[in-house]
Amino acid sequence: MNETGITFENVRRNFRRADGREVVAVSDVSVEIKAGEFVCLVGPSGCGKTTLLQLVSGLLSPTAGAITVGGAPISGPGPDRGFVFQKDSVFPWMRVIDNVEYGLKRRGMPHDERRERALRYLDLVGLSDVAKAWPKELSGGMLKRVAIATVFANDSGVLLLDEPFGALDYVTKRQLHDVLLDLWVDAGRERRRTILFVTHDVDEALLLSDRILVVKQGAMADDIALKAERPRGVDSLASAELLAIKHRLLAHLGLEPATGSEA
Ligand SMILES: Nc1ncnc2c1ncn2[C@@H]1O[C@H](COP(=O)(O)OP(=O)(O)OP(=O)(O)O)[C@@H](O)[C@H]1O
Repeated sequence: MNETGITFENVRRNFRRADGREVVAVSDVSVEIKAGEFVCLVGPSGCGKTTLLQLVSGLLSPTAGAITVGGAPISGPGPDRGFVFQKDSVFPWMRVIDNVEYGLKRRGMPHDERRERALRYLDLVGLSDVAKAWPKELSGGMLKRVAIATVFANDSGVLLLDEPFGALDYVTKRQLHDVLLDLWVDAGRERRRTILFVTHDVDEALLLSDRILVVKQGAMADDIALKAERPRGVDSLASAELLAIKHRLLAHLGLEPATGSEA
């Protein structure tokens, strides 16, 4: 196991609701994610996807079981794991460039070095022009680009992305898929980052991932490896492999009759 592999061992997480009822958000998850893998988590609403990501982020701790990153147990949030949530990923009171630099500044990176780095990532996501703008001047898609630039600039080995593009229009979403994949592949980097990406969009999972984990009622219901070549596009989605996986996912989501392959 190298620095960015993630293991879940019999992980359970309960919550107590305001009415006193106990909810099992994650019931008994054991799974190993390899360093550099792009893994999508798919499953019905409320099945525990966000909870799994928050457990890896260190914002939540498991009720039982253990999670390790690079073999080390998680003891809270850390710069080795970056996250982008669906909402509120950008500080509205900081200019775009200061948002991208924020984590680097906190880690003590000298001004010129962090500015150069932040500008490089803003350039990679196509936002050099608005480096000095305030977030409120940007569109939803541009704000997501800022969040993506920020999380990549921080150089975390593990990225946790919780429906980052859920609210975006189709065109912007497809453009951001390319941005994200380019940054993930990042030719200048020795090792790929490990990505855990939550999505409700089955096509998005098929276009992006090496592996899809299906979560149902807090447990792993399926683990699907994707072999389709990259880059993937509409034609890939129509390939026999991805089409079969799509049917399998739709059956898991209750949108098509079970085929037996998704058991
Ligand atoms: N802080 C909390 N307090 C109480 N219950 C919670 C809390 N966070 C999550 N839950 C419950 O845990 C379960 C799993 O929630 P989670 O947000 O992980 O699901 P999800 O798969 O990400 O859902 P969605 O796809 O709708 O975002 C749900 O029943 C939810 O109500």
